[in-house]
Amino acid sequence: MRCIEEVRAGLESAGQTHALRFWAELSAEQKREFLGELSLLDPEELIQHCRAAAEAAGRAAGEEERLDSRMEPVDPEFIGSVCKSEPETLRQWEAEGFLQIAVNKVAVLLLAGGQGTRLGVPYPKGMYNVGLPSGKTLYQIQAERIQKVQELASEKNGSKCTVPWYIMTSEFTLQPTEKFFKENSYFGLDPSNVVMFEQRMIPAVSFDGKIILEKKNKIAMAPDGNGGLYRALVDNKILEDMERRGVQYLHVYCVDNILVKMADPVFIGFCVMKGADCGAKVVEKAYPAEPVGVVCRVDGVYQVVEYSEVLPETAEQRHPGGELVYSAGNICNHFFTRGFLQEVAQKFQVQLKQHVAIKKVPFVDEEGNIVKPTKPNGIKMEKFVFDVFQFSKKFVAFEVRREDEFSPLKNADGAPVDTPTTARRSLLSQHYRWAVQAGANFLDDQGNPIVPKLRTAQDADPPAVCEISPLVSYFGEGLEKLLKQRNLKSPAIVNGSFVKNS
Ligand SMILES: CC(=O)N[C@H]1[C@@H](OP(=O)(O)OP(=O)(O)OC[C@H]2O[C@@H](n3ccc(=O)[nH]c3=O)[C@H](O)[C@@H]2O)O[C@H](CO)[C@@H](O)[C@@H]1O
Repeated sequence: MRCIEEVRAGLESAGQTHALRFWAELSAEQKREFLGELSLLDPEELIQHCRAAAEAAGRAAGEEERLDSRMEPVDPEFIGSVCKSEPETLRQWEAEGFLQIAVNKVAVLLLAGGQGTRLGVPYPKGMYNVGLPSGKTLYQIQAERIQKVQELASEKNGSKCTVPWYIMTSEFTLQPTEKFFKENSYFGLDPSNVVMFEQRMIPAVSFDGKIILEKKNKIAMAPDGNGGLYRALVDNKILEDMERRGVQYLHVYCVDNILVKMADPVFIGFCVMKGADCGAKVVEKAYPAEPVGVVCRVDGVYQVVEYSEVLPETAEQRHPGGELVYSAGNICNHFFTRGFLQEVAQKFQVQLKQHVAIKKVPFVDEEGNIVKPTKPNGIKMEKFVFDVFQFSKKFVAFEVRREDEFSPLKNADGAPVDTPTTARRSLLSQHYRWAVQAGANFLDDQGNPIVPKLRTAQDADPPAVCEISPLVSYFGEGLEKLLKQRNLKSPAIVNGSFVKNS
């Protein structure tokens, strides 16, 4: 920790001495804490950060550069597809993926540093329970999928293997996440294979380029976006850890997709067999204004253009057959080789674009009162995880079925989409389909058969409730021996050889 004189001099050089205007009023304990926080700010970086934010605020007021005219869709040659490929091809990709997992070359990396403001819970999103019959949280589901994929890869290739789980957290999520994992005995995983690390926080800045004080002794800080990953990998020596473990391929994903296929062997196998260094899973966009980024090319280079960055007329463009031109919806599931991540971390990380978000940031006024602004007053700068696609030498996209792989939890119940209800429904619909395909019959309360229905409307619950533990089946496999010609009373939970009926 630096001394107060040093910190004051640094703030002075950055034009930010207002941060210390309540210093004399603080208790010894508050001074110590605040000094700790201020010591982490590098004066040179602070100058650049505040300048960039103020410039961005000027631009955001009007003349943000538009990408629309420079966009082109992904070249079909670079897209693999679960829906359009032959079963034999899919089987080959899957076998390759399982092989790489079996020889310990695959790890998963969870982006879990976000604040989940839209969902509105005061704890990390991964701890959320969407109301499944088992009461499992997103973290537990993910942990169990890792266990199962390890088990399947080991069985298929005859060698015991590990898929390390890297979890990027932030100041907001590290402690509660660690505590939650400890309290739940890491959901059966070996703690030495669960590596949590923290991304950086950066100050929120006012429109005139001044850092915002949230309290008399605290700067308003926010995580540096999920693209903060690349810096955090270096800060926390995570690439070295991967190298030590022999990890070559990473599946990076975001916390809120209840259907995420952790270390998906088909996706990994596809990317490896194509010789890709970087890849993105996509789903066909549901409708032009759907709030997902689109994977496309800009000036010939691959990137994701966020939903907020394109004009409605671009999003609405269609091919003569009626399909959307920009239909490759980003589901925040990425493939990277470790070599690519190393290159990005060493050479390109500093070049990553800063995305600007204009927000309402609570602040302390001249008199020391905490004010909750009614209008936006601050700028938060964020880097995005996919902004490294441009540095890839071989980029591929992989299209998957939405109903099988994408149902994100973004909003609280009451919102029209992406809520706990829609996430729960997606998972239970998938498990119901798997159970029926495996030969299960469902009965209602009175013991009468429920007519099977494999396709239900998106906003309708499945005809019967059946939750299948990921420890039993990773993606619908292996269920026949348990469920064929079994009569199950809804709601049912399939847990190992044990089927619990209501
Ligand atoms: C920038 C980005 O990836 N955008 C994608 C993200 O949008 P979306 O706007 O939903 O992105 P979120 O803010 O939810 O962040 C995605 C993930 O990144 C994590 N996170 C976020 C901020 C941060 O500083 N640190 C951090 O780790 C979150 O915890 C989450 O797991 O998911 C959508 C699909 O669901 C995609 O269509 C968007 O293209």
